[in-house]
Amino acid sequence: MTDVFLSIGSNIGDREEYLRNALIRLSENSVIIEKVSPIYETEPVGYKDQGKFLNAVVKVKTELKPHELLKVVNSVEKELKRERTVRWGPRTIDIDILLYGDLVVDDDDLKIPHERMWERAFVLIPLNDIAPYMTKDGEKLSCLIEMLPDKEDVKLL
Ligand SMILES: Nc1nc2nc(S)n(CCO)c2c(=O)[nH]1
Repeated sequence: MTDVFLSIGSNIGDREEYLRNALIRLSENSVIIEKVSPIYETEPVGYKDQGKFLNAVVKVKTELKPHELLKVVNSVEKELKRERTVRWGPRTIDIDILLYGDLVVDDDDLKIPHERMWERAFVLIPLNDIAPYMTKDGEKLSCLIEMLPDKEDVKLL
């Protein structure tokens, strides 16, 4: 089994229900949910002209290989009607693989660690809630968060 961290987000419809549903469907597909962070309401990053997100970070265990896990993630997003219309636009559910053990993957369809995770307050703040021991290049998550300009845009639901 490998420890994996996922970021989940939704900014359309019943956002909390979509997050809940995503976890249920992951758990039905060889993904064991270990820890779920508190849920945060967050200002959209990137494409600003859209609704606020609800975000959380989840620690899971799985025997799925990275690309098998990606297939499960993509199928859960599809089942929950994620329409990939505008690339950075609104979505019912978004599931990003942040970390897969200590593995590094650099493929066209999958990059682990997630390329933008260390600069995203909507990822690092909930990640710190469930893995405060984690460091990046010796730096504690709480220190990385302090340096993020948009950390105030992440508010506990
Ligand atoms: N606050 C916030 N902004 C975002 N921009 C994108 S794209 N996404 C989707 C995740 O890559 C988000 C998100 O989940 N939360």
